[in-house]
Amino acid sequence: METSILLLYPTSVKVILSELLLVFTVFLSVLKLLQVFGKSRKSKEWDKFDGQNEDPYKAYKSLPGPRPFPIRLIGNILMLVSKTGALDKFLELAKKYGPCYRLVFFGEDYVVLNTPSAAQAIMLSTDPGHFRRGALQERLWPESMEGLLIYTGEKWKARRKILTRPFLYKALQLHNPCFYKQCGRMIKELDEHFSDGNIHVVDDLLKQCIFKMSSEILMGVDLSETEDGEIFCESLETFMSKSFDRIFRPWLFIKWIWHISSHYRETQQAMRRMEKVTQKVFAKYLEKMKQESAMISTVDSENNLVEEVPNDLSYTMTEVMLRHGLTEKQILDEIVTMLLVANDTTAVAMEYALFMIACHPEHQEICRQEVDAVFDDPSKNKNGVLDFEALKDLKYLERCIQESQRMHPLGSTMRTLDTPLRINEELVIPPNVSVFVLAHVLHHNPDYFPNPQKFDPDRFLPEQVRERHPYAYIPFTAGPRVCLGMAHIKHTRIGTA
Ligand code: HEM
Repeated sequence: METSILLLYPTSVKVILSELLLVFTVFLSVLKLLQVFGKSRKSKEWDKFDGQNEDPYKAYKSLPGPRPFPIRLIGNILMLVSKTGALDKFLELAKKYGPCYRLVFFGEDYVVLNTPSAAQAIMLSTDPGHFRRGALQERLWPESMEGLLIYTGEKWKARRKILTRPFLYKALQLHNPCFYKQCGRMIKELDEHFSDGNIHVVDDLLKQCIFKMSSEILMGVDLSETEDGEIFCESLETFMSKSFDRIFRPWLFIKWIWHISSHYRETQQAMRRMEKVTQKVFAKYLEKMKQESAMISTVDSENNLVEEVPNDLSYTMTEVMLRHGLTEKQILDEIVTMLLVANDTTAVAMEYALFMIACHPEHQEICRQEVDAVFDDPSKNKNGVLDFEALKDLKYLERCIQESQRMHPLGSTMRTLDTPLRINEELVIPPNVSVFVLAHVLHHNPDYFPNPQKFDPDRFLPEQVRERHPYAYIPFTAGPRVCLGMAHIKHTRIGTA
Protein backbone atom coordinates (compact mmCIF):
# COMPACT_ATOMS: atom_id res chain seq x y z
CA MET A 1 0.00 0.00 0.00
CA GLU A 2 2.91 2.33 0.50
CA THR A 3 3.48 2.11 -3.24
CA SER A 4 0.12 3.66 -3.96
CA ILE A 5 0.98 6.38 -1.50
CA LEU A 6 4.26 7.12 -3.23
CA LEU A 7 2.45 7.18 -6.55
CA LEU A 8 -0.52 9.21 -5.43
CA TYR A 9 1.15 11.86 -3.39
CA PRO A 10 4.35 12.99 -5.10
CA THR A 11 5.93 15.89 -3.22
CA SER A 12 7.85 18.88 -4.53
CA VAL A 13 11.57 18.54 -3.85
CA LYS A 14 11.99 22.32 -3.42
CA VAL A 15 9.27 22.67 -0.79
CA ILE A 16 10.55 19.72 1.20
CA LEU A 17 14.16 20.85 1.15
CA SER A 18 13.33 24.39 2.29
CA GLU A 19 11.17 23.05 5.15
CA LEU A 20 13.87 20.57 5.99
CA LEU A 21 16.51 23.28 6.24
CA LEU A 22 14.38 25.39 8.55
CA VAL A 23 13.54 22.53 10.85
CA PHE A 24 17.14 21.33 10.91
CA THR A 25 18.49 24.59 12.21
CA VAL A 26 15.99 24.65 15.07
CA PHE A 27 15.96 21.01 16.07
CA LEU A 28 19.41 19.74 15.19
CA SER A 29 20.52 19.54 18.77
CA VAL A 30 17.36 17.66 19.82
CA LEU A 31 17.83 15.18 17.01
CA LYS A 32 21.46 14.71 17.88
CA LEU A 33 20.43 13.77 21.39
CA LEU A 34 17.92 11.29 20.00
CA GLN A 35 20.65 9.85 17.82
CA VAL A 36 23.01 9.37 20.72
CA PHE A 37 20.20 7.78 22.73
CA GLY A 38 19.27 5.51 19.82
CA LYS A 39 22.87 4.42 19.34
CA SER A 40 23.48 3.58 22.95
CA ARG A 41 20.27 1.51 23.03
CA LYS A 42 21.26 -0.29 19.83
CA SER A 43 24.77 -1.07 20.96
CA LYS A 44 23.35 -2.71 24.09
CA GLU A 45 21.31 -5.02 21.86
CA TRP A 46 24.31 -5.97 19.75
CA ASP A 47 26.50 -6.43 22.83
CA LYS A 48 24.56 -9.60 23.55
CA PHE A 49 26.26 -11.33 20.63
CA ASP A 50 29.73 -9.86 20.96
CA GLY A 51 32.30 -12.43 21.95
CA GLN A 52 30.14 -15.37 20.90
CA ASN A 53 31.65 -17.79 18.43
CA GLU A 54 28.43 -18.19 16.54
CA ASP A 55 26.91 -14.86 15.69
CA PRO A 56 23.49 -15.64 14.21
CA TYR A 57 23.31 -12.18 12.67
CA LYS A 58 26.73 -12.13 11.04
CA ALA A 59 25.32 -12.25 7.51
CA TYR A 60 22.77 -9.58 8.41
CA LYS A 61 25.44 -7.25 9.75
CA SER A 62 27.43 -7.52 6.54
CA LEU A 63 24.49 -6.81 4.22
CA PRO A 64 25.23 -3.98 1.80
CA GLY A 65 23.22 -0.77 1.55
CA PRO A 66 23.48 2.96 0.87
CA ARG A 67 25.18 4.99 3.59
CA PRO A 68 22.55 6.62 5.81
CA PHE A 69 22.55 10.29 6.83
CA PRO A 70 24.39 10.55 10.18
CA ILE A 71 21.15 11.48 11.99
CA ARG A 72 19.28 8.21 12.29
CA LEU A 73 15.86 9.86 12.23
CA ILE A 74 16.65 11.00 8.68
CA GLY A 75 18.65 7.91 7.70
CA ASN A 76 18.18 7.13 4.00
CA ILE A 77 14.90 8.98 3.52
CA LEU A 78 16.42 11.82 1.48
CA MET A 79 17.39 9.47 -1.30
CA LEU A 80 13.70 8.80 -1.97
CA VAL A 81 13.19 12.45 -2.86
CA SER A 82 14.58 11.96 -6.34
CA LYS A 83 13.70 13.30 -9.75
CA THR A 84 12.91 9.85 -11.09
CA GLY A 85 10.54 9.03 -8.21
CA ALA A 86 10.82 6.70 -5.26
CA LEU A 87 9.80 3.55 -7.15
CA ASP A 88 12.55 3.91 -9.75
CA LYS A 89 14.98 4.67 -6.95
CA PHE A 90 14.13 1.32 -5.34
CA LEU A 91 14.69 -0.41 -8.70
CA GLU A 92 18.08 1.31 -8.95
CA LEU A 93 18.99 0.22 -5.41
CA ALA A 94 17.96 -3.37 -6.16
CA LYS A 95 20.27 -3.41 -9.18
CA LYS A 96 23.11 -1.94 -7.14
CA TYR A 97 22.80 -3.87 -3.86
CA GLY A 98 21.16 -7.13 -4.97
CA PRO A 99 18.63 -9.43 -3.30
CA CYS A 100 18.82 -8.03 0.26
CA TYR A 101 20.17 -4.73 1.49
CA ARG A 102 19.89 -2.47 4.52
CA LEU A 103 18.37 0.98 4.97
CA VAL A 104 17.62 3.30 7.87
CA PHE A 105 14.32 5.17 7.96
CA PHE A 106 13.03 7.31 10.83
CA GLY A 107 15.57 5.84 13.21
CA GLU A 108 14.57 2.23 12.39
CA ASP A 109 16.64 -0.43 10.64
CA TYR A 110 15.14 -1.97 7.50
CA VAL A 111 16.06 -4.87 5.27
CA VAL A 112 14.68 -4.67 1.74
CA LEU A 113 13.96 -8.10 0.23
CA ASN A 114 14.10 -8.21 -3.56
CA THR A 115 13.71 -11.88 -4.51
CA PRO A 116 10.57 -14.04 -4.55
CA SER A 117 12.12 -16.61 -2.19
CA ALA A 118 13.10 -13.93 0.35
CA ALA A 119 9.62 -12.39 0.04
CA GLN A 120 8.14 -15.84 0.61
CA ALA A 121 10.06 -16.18 3.88
CA ILE A 122 8.21 -13.25 5.46
CA MET A 123 4.86 -13.59 3.71
CA LEU A 124 4.36 -17.28 4.44
CA SER A 125 5.66 -17.13 7.98
CA THR A 126 3.07 -18.20 10.55
CA ASP A 127 5.22 -17.06 13.47
CA PRO A 128 3.08 -14.46 15.33
CA GLY A 129 6.35 -12.58 15.89
CA HIS A 130 6.28 -11.74 12.17
CA PHE A 131 2.72 -10.43 11.96
CA ARG A 132 3.31 -6.90 13.20
CA ARG A 133 2.83 -4.25 10.54
CA GLY A 134 5.86 -2.12 9.90
CA ALA A 135 6.81 0.44 12.53
CA LEU A 136 6.25 3.08 9.85
CA GLN A 137 2.68 1.96 9.22
CA GLU A 138 2.02 1.82 12.95
CA ARG A 139 3.26 5.36 13.38
CA LEU A 140 1.25 6.66 10.44
CA TRP A 141 -1.95 5.04 11.66
CA PRO A 142 -4.30 7.39 13.59
CA GLU A 143 -3.75 6.93 17.33
CA SER A 144 -7.46 6.78 18.10
CA MET A 145 -8.26 4.07 15.57
CA GLU A 146 -8.04 0.32 16.16
CA GLY A 147 -8.82 -2.64 13.96
CA LEU A 148 -7.69 -5.50 11.79
CA LEU A 149 -5.12 -3.53 9.86
CA ILE A 150 -3.12 -2.60 12.90
CA TYR A 151 -3.81 -5.55 15.24
CA THR A 152 -1.21 -8.27 15.78
CA GLY A 153 -1.10 -11.73 17.39
CA GLU A 154 -4.25 -13.35 18.76
CA LYS A 155 -6.27 -10.13 18.50
CA TRP A 156 -5.56 -9.98 14.77
CA LYS A 157 -6.35 -13.70 14.32
CA ALA A 158 -9.74 -13.39 16.03
CA ARG A 159 -10.72 -10.25 14.11
CA ARG A 160 -9.53 -11.67 10.78
CA LYS A 161 -11.69 -14.76 11.35
CA ILE A 162 -14.75 -12.58 11.90
CA LEU A 163 -14.10 -10.29 8.97
CA THR A 164 -13.40 -13.01 6.43
CA ARG A 165 -17.09 -13.75 6.02
CA PRO A 166 -18.07 -10.67 3.95
CA PHE A 167 -15.36 -11.68 1.48
CA LEU A 168 -16.39 -15.31 0.98
CA TYR A 169 -17.40 -16.62 -2.42
CA LYS A 170 -21.00 -16.87 -1.23
CA ALA A 171 -20.98 -13.21 -0.21
CA LEU A 172 -19.71 -12.19 -3.64
CA GLN A 173 -22.42 -14.24 -5.33
CA LEU A 174 -25.09 -12.71 -3.13
CA HIS A 175 -23.96 -9.15 -3.81
CA ASN A 176 -23.27 -9.68 -7.49
CA PRO A 177 -26.32 -7.64 -8.67
CA CYS A 178 -25.16 -4.72 -6.56
CA PHE A 179 -21.88 -4.56 -8.49
CA TYR A 180 -23.86 -4.26 -11.72
CA LYS A 181 -26.12 -1.57 -10.32
CA GLN A 182 -23.15 0.53 -9.19
CA CYS A 183 -21.10 -0.15 -12.33
CA GLY A 184 -24.13 0.83 -14.43
CA ARG A 185 -24.28 4.16 -12.58
CA MET A 186 -20.56 4.66 -13.00
CA ILE A 187 -20.80 4.11 -16.77
CA LYS A 188 -23.73 6.54 -16.98
CA GLU A 189 -21.73 9.20 -15.15
CA LEU A 190 -18.68 8.57 -17.32
CA ASP A 191 -20.88 8.90 -20.43
CA GLU A 192 -22.25 12.22 -19.14
CA HIS A 193 -18.73 13.45 -18.40
CA PHE A 194 -17.37 12.60 -21.83
CA SER A 195 -20.47 13.66 -23.79
CA ASP A 196 -18.78 17.03 -24.60
CA GLY A 197 -15.98 15.20 -26.43
CA ASN A 198 -13.28 16.72 -24.19
CA ILE A 199 -10.56 15.06 -22.12
CA HIS A 200 -11.47 14.65 -18.40
CA VAL A 201 -9.67 13.42 -15.32
CA VAL A 202 -11.77 10.51 -14.05
CA ASP A 203 -9.93 10.04 -10.78
CA ASP A 204 -12.54 11.54 -8.43
CA LEU A 205 -15.43 10.00 -10.30
CA LEU A 206 -13.97 6.49 -10.06
CA LYS A 207 -13.15 6.91 -6.36
CA GLN A 208 -16.69 8.03 -5.58
CA CYS A 209 -18.14 5.11 -7.52
CA ILE A 210 -15.89 2.64 -5.73
CA PHE A 211 -16.88 4.19 -2.39
CA LYS A 212 -20.58 3.71 -3.16
CA MET A 213 -19.92 0.16 -4.34
CA SER A 214 -17.83 -0.76 -1.28
CA SER A 215 -20.22 0.86 1.18
CA GLU A 216 -23.20 -0.99 -0.24
CA ILE A 217 -21.46 -4.34 -0.50
CA LEU A 218 -19.73 -4.16 2.85
CA MET A 219 -22.43 -2.36 4.81
CA GLY A 220 -25.60 -3.12 2.90
CA VAL A 221 -26.47 0.57 2.48
CA ASP A 222 -26.71 2.40 -0.83
CA LEU A 223 -25.37 5.93 -0.44
CA SER A 224 -25.71 6.82 -4.09
CA GLU A 225 -28.51 9.29 -3.63
CA THR A 226 -26.63 11.45 -1.13
CA GLU A 227 -23.57 13.68 -1.24
CA ASP A 228 -21.85 11.50 1.38
CA GLY A 229 -19.68 9.68 -1.14
CA GLU A 230 -18.15 12.97 -2.25
CA ILE A 231 -17.52 14.13 1.34
CA PHE A 232 -15.92 10.82 2.25
CA CYS A 233 -13.68 10.76 -0.81
CA GLU A 234 -12.50 14.34 -0.33
CA SER A 235 -11.76 13.69 3.34
CA LEU A 236 -9.98 10.46 2.47
CA GLU A 237 -7.78 12.32 0.00
CA THR A 238 -6.87 14.92 2.64
CA PHE A 239 -6.30 12.27 5.28
CA MET A 240 -4.02 10.17 3.08
CA SER A 241 -1.99 13.02 1.61
CA LYS A 242 -1.47 14.79 4.97
CA SER A 243 -0.68 11.58 6.83
CA PHE A 244 1.76 10.29 4.26
CA ASP A 245 3.45 13.66 3.80
CA ARG A 246 5.15 12.68 7.04
CA ILE A 247 7.26 10.17 5.15
CA PHE A 248 9.06 13.11 3.55
CA ARG A 249 8.92 15.30 6.66
CA PRO A 250 10.36 13.02 9.34
CA TRP A 251 10.23 15.71 12.03
CA LEU A 252 6.44 15.23 11.96
CA PHE A 253 7.10 11.83 13.57
CA ILE A 254 8.15 13.61 16.75
CA LYS A 255 4.88 13.42 18.64
CA TRP A 256 4.67 16.95 20.00
CA ILE A 257 5.63 18.53 16.68
CA TRP A 258 3.02 16.39 14.95
CA HIS A 259 0.33 17.43 17.45
CA ILE A 260 0.90 21.15 16.90
CA SER A 261 1.24 20.89 13.12
CA SER A 262 -1.38 21.96 10.58
CA HIS A 263 -1.03 18.48 9.06
CA TYR A 264 -2.32 16.95 12.29
CA ARG A 265 -5.27 19.36 12.49
CA GLU A 266 -6.26 18.64 8.91
CA THR A 267 -6.02 14.85 9.30
CA GLN A 268 -8.15 15.04 12.48
CA GLN A 269 -10.80 17.10 10.72
CA ALA A 270 -10.79 14.67 7.79
CA MET A 271 -11.11 11.73 10.20
CA ARG A 272 -14.08 13.33 11.92
CA ARG A 273 -15.81 13.95 8.58
CA MET A 274 -15.22 10.34 7.52
CA GLU A 275 -16.51 9.07 10.85
CA LYS A 276 -19.66 11.17 10.45
CA VAL A 277 -20.34 9.63 7.04
CA THR A 278 -19.65 6.16 8.41
CA GLN A 279 -21.96 6.81 11.36
CA LYS A 280 -24.67 7.68 8.85
CA VAL A 281 -24.02 4.45 6.98
CA PHE A 282 -24.28 2.57 10.23
CA ALA A 283 -27.51 4.33 11.26
CA LYS A 284 -29.00 3.59 7.84
CA TYR A 285 -28.00 -0.01 8.23
CA LEU A 286 -29.77 -0.30 11.58
CA GLU A 287 -32.88 1.32 10.12
CA LYS A 288 -32.87 -1.02 7.14
CA MET A 289 -32.28 -3.96 9.42
CA LYS A 290 -35.39 -3.15 11.44
CA GLN A 291 -37.46 -3.02 8.26
CA GLU A 292 -36.07 -6.21 6.79
CA SER A 293 -35.64 -8.02 10.11
CA ALA A 294 -32.25 -9.15 8.90
CA MET A 295 -30.90 -10.49 12.16
CA ILE A 296 -31.60 -13.98 11.06
CA SER A 297 -28.29 -15.57 11.91
CA THR A 298 -26.87 -16.56 15.26
CA VAL A 299 -23.41 -17.40 16.57
CA ASP A 300 -22.60 -21.04 17.42
CA SER A 301 -20.19 -22.32 20.09
CA GLU A 302 -17.24 -21.95 17.68
CA ASN A 303 -18.13 -18.35 16.90
CA ASN A 304 -19.47 -19.15 13.42
CA LEU A 305 -22.65 -17.58 12.05
CA VAL A 306 -25.46 -20.06 11.41
CA GLU A 307 -29.23 -20.25 10.67
CA GLU A 308 -29.58 -17.69 8.02
CA VAL A 309 -31.94 -16.82 5.26
CA PRO A 310 -29.70 -14.62 3.12
CA ASN A 311 -30.95 -11.20 2.13
CA ASP A 312 -29.24 -7.91 1.12
CA LEU A 313 -27.80 -7.42 4.58
CA SER A 314 -26.43 -10.92 5.11
CA TYR A 315 -22.70 -11.34 4.76
CA THR A 316 -22.18 -7.60 5.17
CA MET A 317 -19.46 -6.44 7.53
CA THR A 318 -21.99 -4.70 9.73
CA GLU A 319 -24.09 -7.83 10.17
CA VAL A 320 -21.05 -9.92 10.97
CA MET A 321 -19.66 -7.46 13.51
CA LEU A 322 -22.99 -6.83 15.22
CA ARG A 323 -23.54 -10.57 15.52
CA HIS A 324 -20.15 -11.01 17.18
CA GLY A 325 -20.92 -8.34 19.71
CA LEU A 326 -18.45 -5.68 18.58
CA THR A 327 -19.07 -2.23 20.06
CA GLU A 328 -20.23 0.68 17.93
CA LYS A 329 -16.74 2.25 18.11
CA GLN A 330 -15.12 -1.03 17.01
CA ILE A 331 -17.57 -1.35 14.13
CA LEU A 332 -16.99 2.24 13.01
CA ASP A 333 -13.22 1.81 13.17
CA GLU A 334 -13.37 -1.31 11.00
CA ILE A 335 -15.69 0.30 8.49
CA VAL A 336 -13.50 3.41 8.15
CA THR A 337 -10.42 1.17 7.87
CA MET A 338 -12.01 -0.97 5.20
CA LEU A 339 -13.12 2.03 3.18
CA LEU A 340 -9.67 3.58 3.60
CA VAL A 341 -7.86 0.55 2.24
CA ALA A 342 -10.46 -0.35 -0.38
CA ASN A 343 -11.16 2.98 -2.00
CA ASP A 344 -7.95 4.39 -3.41
CA THR A 345 -6.41 1.02 -4.20
CA THR A 346 -9.36 -0.29 -6.21
CA ALA A 347 -10.00 2.98 -8.04
CA VAL A 348 -6.34 3.45 -8.97
CA ALA A 349 -5.98 -0.21 -10.02
CA MET A 350 -9.00 0.18 -12.27
CA GLU A 351 -7.68 3.44 -13.70
CA TYR A 352 -4.36 1.81 -14.52
CA ALA A 353 -6.08 -1.16 -16.15
CA LEU A 354 -8.26 1.11 -18.31
CA PHE A 355 -5.26 3.26 -19.19
CA MET A 356 -3.01 0.34 -20.12
CA ILE A 357 -5.71 -1.30 -22.24
CA ALA A 358 -6.46 2.03 -23.96
CA CYS A 359 -2.73 2.48 -24.71
CA HIS A 360 -2.64 -0.91 -26.44
CA PRO A 361 -5.46 -0.99 -29.01
CA GLU A 362 -4.44 -4.46 -30.23
CA HIS A 363 -5.26 -5.89 -26.78
CA GLN A 364 -8.27 -3.63 -26.36
CA GLU A 365 -9.82 -5.11 -29.50
CA ILE A 366 -9.50 -8.68 -28.19
CA CYS A 367 -10.97 -7.62 -24.82
CA ARG A 368 -13.86 -5.87 -26.60
CA GLN A 369 -14.73 -9.00 -28.58
CA GLU A 370 -14.54 -11.16 -25.47
CA VAL A 371 -16.72 -8.79 -23.43
CA ASP A 372 -19.31 -8.51 -26.21
CA ALA A 373 -19.46 -12.29 -26.61
CA VAL A 374 -20.11 -12.82 -22.90
CA PHE A 375 -22.57 -9.94 -22.44
CA ASP A 376 -24.49 -10.86 -25.61
CA ASP A 377 -25.01 -14.44 -24.47
CA PRO A 378 -28.54 -14.60 -23.00
CA SER A 379 -27.64 -17.70 -20.95
CA LYS A 380 -25.03 -15.63 -19.11
CA ASN A 381 -26.58 -12.19 -19.05
CA LYS A 382 -29.97 -11.99 -17.38
CA ASN A 383 -31.58 -8.53 -17.37
CA GLY A 384 -28.21 -6.79 -17.59
CA VAL A 385 -26.70 -8.76 -14.70
CA LEU A 386 -23.97 -11.13 -15.77
CA ASP A 387 -24.09 -14.52 -14.13
CA PHE A 388 -21.42 -14.62 -11.43
CA GLU A 389 -19.80 -17.68 -12.98
CA ALA A 390 -19.61 -15.96 -16.39
CA LEU A 391 -16.96 -13.61 -15.03
CA LYS A 392 -14.56 -16.51 -15.47
CA ASP A 393 -15.11 -16.28 -19.25
CA LEU A 394 -13.47 -12.84 -19.37
CA LYS A 395 -10.07 -14.49 -19.51
CA TYR A 396 -8.23 -12.11 -21.80
CA LEU A 397 -9.49 -9.09 -19.89
CA GLU A 398 -8.34 -10.73 -16.68
CA ARG A 399 -4.85 -11.19 -18.12
CA CYS A 400 -4.73 -7.53 -19.17
CA ILE A 401 -5.72 -6.48 -15.64
CA GLN A 402 -3.10 -8.79 -14.16
CA GLU A 403 -0.44 -7.38 -16.46
CA SER A 404 -1.48 -3.85 -15.54
CA GLN A 405 -1.16 -4.78 -11.85
CA ARG A 406 2.24 -6.25 -12.56
CA MET A 407 3.49 -3.05 -14.14
CA HIS A 408 1.76 -0.75 -11.66
CA PRO A 409 1.31 -2.65 -8.40
CA LEU A 410 -0.06 -0.74 -5.43
CA GLY A 411 1.07 -3.17 -2.79
CA SER A 412 4.03 -3.75 -0.56
CA THR A 413 4.67 -5.62 2.64
CA MET A 414 6.28 -4.15 5.69
CA ARG A 415 6.72 -6.04 8.94
CA THR A 416 8.62 -5.15 12.08
CA LEU A 417 10.03 -8.36 13.53
CA ASP A 418 9.38 -9.33 17.15
CA THR A 419 11.30 -12.60 16.63
CA PRO A 420 14.20 -13.42 14.27
CA LEU A 421 13.35 -14.24 10.65
CA ARG A 422 15.38 -16.80 8.71
CA ILE A 423 15.65 -15.92 5.02
CA ASN A 424 18.00 -18.75 4.01
CA GLU A 425 20.81 -20.95 5.39
CA GLU A 426 22.99 -17.94 6.18
CA LEU A 427 20.81 -14.92 6.59
CA VAL A 428 18.80 -14.40 9.77
CA ILE A 429 17.26 -10.98 10.40
CA PRO A 430 17.16 -9.96 14.06
CA PRO A 431 14.13 -8.72 16.03
CA ASN A 432 13.29 -5.00 16.00
CA VAL A 433 14.37 -4.76 12.37
CA SER A 434 11.67 -4.12 9.75
CA VAL A 435 11.55 -6.04 6.50
CA PHE A 436 10.20 -4.44 3.36
CA VAL A 437 9.07 -6.13 0.14
CA LEU A 438 8.15 -3.82 -2.71
CA ALA A 439 5.96 -5.51 -5.34
CA HIS A 440 7.14 -2.96 -7.92
CA VAL A 441 10.71 -4.27 -7.67
CA LEU A 442 9.72 -7.95 -7.81
CA HIS A 443 7.38 -7.32 -10.74
CA HIS A 444 10.15 -5.66 -12.74
CA ASN A 445 12.73 -8.39 -12.26
CA PRO A 446 13.76 -9.44 -15.82
CA ASP A 447 14.60 -12.95 -14.57
CA TYR A 448 10.89 -13.55 -14.03
CA PHE A 449 9.39 -10.98 -16.40
CA PRO A 450 11.67 -10.57 -19.44
CA ASN A 451 11.50 -7.09 -20.94
CA PRO A 452 9.58 -5.87 -17.87
CA GLN A 453 8.54 -2.50 -19.37
CA LYS A 454 6.54 -4.27 -22.10
CA PHE A 455 2.78 -4.70 -21.62
CA ASP A 456 2.33 -8.38 -22.38
CA PRO A 457 -0.86 -10.05 -21.03
CA ASP A 458 0.41 -13.45 -22.22
CA ARG A 459 2.72 -13.53 -19.22
CA PHE A 460 -0.40 -14.68 -17.37
CA LEU A 461 -1.22 -17.62 -19.62
CA PRO A 462 -1.57 -20.66 -17.32
CA GLU A 463 1.56 -22.35 -18.71
CA GLN A 464 3.68 -19.23 -18.08
CA VAL A 465 2.28 -18.76 -14.57
CA ARG A 466 3.03 -22.41 -13.74
CA GLU A 467 6.68 -21.97 -14.66
CA ARG A 468 7.18 -18.83 -12.58
CA HIS A 469 8.07 -18.61 -8.89
CA PRO A 470 4.70 -18.20 -7.09
CA TYR A 471 6.02 -15.14 -5.20
CA ALA A 472 7.33 -13.34 -8.28
CA TYR A 473 3.87 -11.75 -8.70
CA ILE A 474 2.35 -10.41 -5.47
CA PRO A 475 -0.08 -7.53 -6.11
CA PHE A 476 -2.06 -8.46 -2.98
CA THR A 477 0.90 -10.02 -1.15
CA ALA A 478 0.36 -13.56 0.15
CA GLY A 479 0.19 -15.68 3.27
CA PRO A 480 -1.79 -15.12 6.47
CA ARG A 481 -2.05 -11.32 6.04
CA VAL A 482 -2.94 -11.45 2.34
CA CYS A 483 -5.31 -8.69 1.18
CA LEU A 484 -8.76 -9.45 2.52
CA GLY A 485 -10.47 -7.71 -0.40
CA MET A 486 -8.61 -9.72 -3.03
CA ALA A 487 -11.71 -11.61 -4.14
CA HIS A 488 -13.72 -8.40 -4.39
CA ILE A 489 -11.19 -7.02 -6.81
CA LYS A 490 -12.22 -9.69 -9.30
CA HIS A 491 -15.31 -7.58 -9.73
CA THR A 492 -13.20 -4.76 -11.15
CA ARG A 493 -13.42 -6.93 -14.23
CA ILE A 494 -17.08 -5.95 -14.43
CA GLY A 495 -16.21 -2.26 -14.09
CA THR A 496 -13.40 -2.48 -16.62
CA ALA A 497 -15.61 -4.46 -19.04
C1 HEM B 1 -6.60 -3.31 -6.27
C2 HEM B 1 -6.96 -3.13 -5.03
C3 HEM B 1 -6.19 -3.57 -3.83
C4 HEM B 1 -4.85 -3.83 -3.67
C5 HEM B 1 -3.76 -3.72 -4.72
C6 HEM B 1 -4.65 -4.25 -2.31
C7 HEM B 1 -3.44 -4.62 -1.78
C8 HEM B 1 -3.25 -5.03 -0.49
C9 HEM B 1 -1.99 -5.47 0.06
C10 HEM B 1 -0.70 -5.53 -0.72
C11 HEM B 1 -2.19 -5.81 1.35
C12 HEM B 1 -1.19 -6.43 2.30
C13 HEM B 1 -0.31 -5.44 2.98
C14 HEM B 1 0.66 -6.17 3.86
O1 HEM B 1 1.13 -7.27 3.56
O2 HEM B 1 0.99 -5.60 4.86
C15 HEM B 1 -3.58 -5.59 1.65
C16 HEM B 1 -4.14 -5.82 2.87
C17 HEM B 1 -5.47 -5.61 3.12
N1 HEM B 1 -6.44 -5.28 2.20
FE1 HEM B 1 -6.16 -4.85 0.26
N2 HEM B 1 -5.85 -4.24 -1.66
C18 HEM B 1 -6.81 -3.84 -2.54
C19 HEM B 1 -8.14 -3.70 -2.29
C20 HEM B 1 -8.76 -4.02 -1.11
C21 HEM B 1 -10.19 -3.97 -0.88
C22 HEM B 1 -11.23 -3.63 -1.93
C23 HEM B 1 -10.38 -4.29 0.42
C24 HEM B 1 -11.65 -4.41 1.22
C25 HEM B 1 -12.84 -4.18 0.79
C26 HEM B 1 -9.08 -4.56 1.01
C27 HEM B 1 -8.87 -4.91 2.31
C28 HEM B 1 -7.64 -5.20 2.85
C29 HEM B 1 -7.43 -5.51 4.26
C30 HEM B 1 -8.49 -5.52 5.34
C31 HEM B 1 -6.08 -5.77 4.43
C32 HEM B 1 -5.38 -6.12 5.73
C33 HEM B 1 -5.43 -7.60 5.97
C34 HEM B 1 -4.79 -8.00 7.29
O3 HEM B 1 -3.96 -7.27 7.80
O4 HEM B 1 -5.15 -9.08 7.79
N3 HEM B 1 -8.13 -4.39 0.04
N4 HEM B 1 -4.20 -5.13 0.51
